[in-house]
Amino acid sequence: MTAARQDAPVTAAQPAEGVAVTCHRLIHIYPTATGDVVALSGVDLSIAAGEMLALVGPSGSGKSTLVAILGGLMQPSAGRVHVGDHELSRLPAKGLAALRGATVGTVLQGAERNLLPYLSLSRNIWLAQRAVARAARRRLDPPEAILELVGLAGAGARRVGDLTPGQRQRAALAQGLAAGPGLLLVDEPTSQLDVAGRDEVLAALTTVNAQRGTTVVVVTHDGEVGAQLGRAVTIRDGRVGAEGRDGRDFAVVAGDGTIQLPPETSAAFPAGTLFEVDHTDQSITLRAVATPSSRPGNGGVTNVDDPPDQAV
Ligand SMILES: Nc1ncnc2c1ncn2[C@@H]1O[C@H](COP(=O)(O)OP(=O)(O)OP(=O)(O)O)[C@@H](O)[C@H]1O
Repeated sequence: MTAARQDAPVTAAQPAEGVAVTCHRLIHIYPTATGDVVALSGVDLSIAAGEMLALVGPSGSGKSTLVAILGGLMQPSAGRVHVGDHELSRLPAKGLAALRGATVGTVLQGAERNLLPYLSLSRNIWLAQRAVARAARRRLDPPEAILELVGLAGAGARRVGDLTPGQRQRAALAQGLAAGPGLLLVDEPTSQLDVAGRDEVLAALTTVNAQRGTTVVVVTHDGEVGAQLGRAVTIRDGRVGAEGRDGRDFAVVAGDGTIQLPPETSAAFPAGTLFEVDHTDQSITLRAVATPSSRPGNGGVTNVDDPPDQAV
């Protein structure tokens, strides 16, 4: 393979603009030797083309599973998921592979996992571009331009080991952007970084989004990342539990009409609590009239005559 061939621009099949994402009652179950694990239990989510969004939530709530499905790494057990024009649960393996190459870029947690340490950054990106070049229809940016986009102009000849942790993470972003995806999925890009490194990564993501229109989804435990991206969707128990927008927190109505109570109310209103529901055009009032009891023989409900009379 000559140097001239390696530097030649390569091409991919998909447009570079951001793509929209929709999930409708998405369910995912992992079969295991000890029984099935329900990782997603009905995710309803719409992400506009060109939007930036954080996925937050406790460990084990289903964030990585959702990202793996959006990234075409596996298919959901049930429900529908669209990425751009593609309905992923209907795509055959070949279609999913093409999606992974050109429509969706995934950056795994741990920058080093995305990059080959013995190659320069330019060569890493070039190799990722070659992997999708078979479906060639349009020119891709040269690796140097992608590095510039993430704030690493002139770093093409450097290797992973020469970089600071923040630079390494941005190099991983560049790798995910190699084929000009319409959707960039990034898993925990700031977990190993100090505040300066985190801000550089956020600046890089914002630049990518502003200049390319790329839809950006970031899995994070860092509330500040969610705040800066403007929209933070909380995944809780395998579904969308809440959403934060521009500093305000909201409950979200799921496709089946359910709303998750905030976790801090769980102790006061355990599963099985009965509520009276009053609503107007603008509000819903839930008034607890009975809480479940461990007392046998009463169908699991007590206190009907002695209601806690608490509204949420
Ligand atoms: N390959 C697997 N096989 C079986 N169960 C799995 C598998 N991957 C994840 N799970 C389970 O599915 C549920 C959701 O896991 P997932 O990794 O998607 O959550 P998460 O929110 O990304 O967690 P974290 O923040 O710790 O990465 C958990 O109960 C987890 O133990």
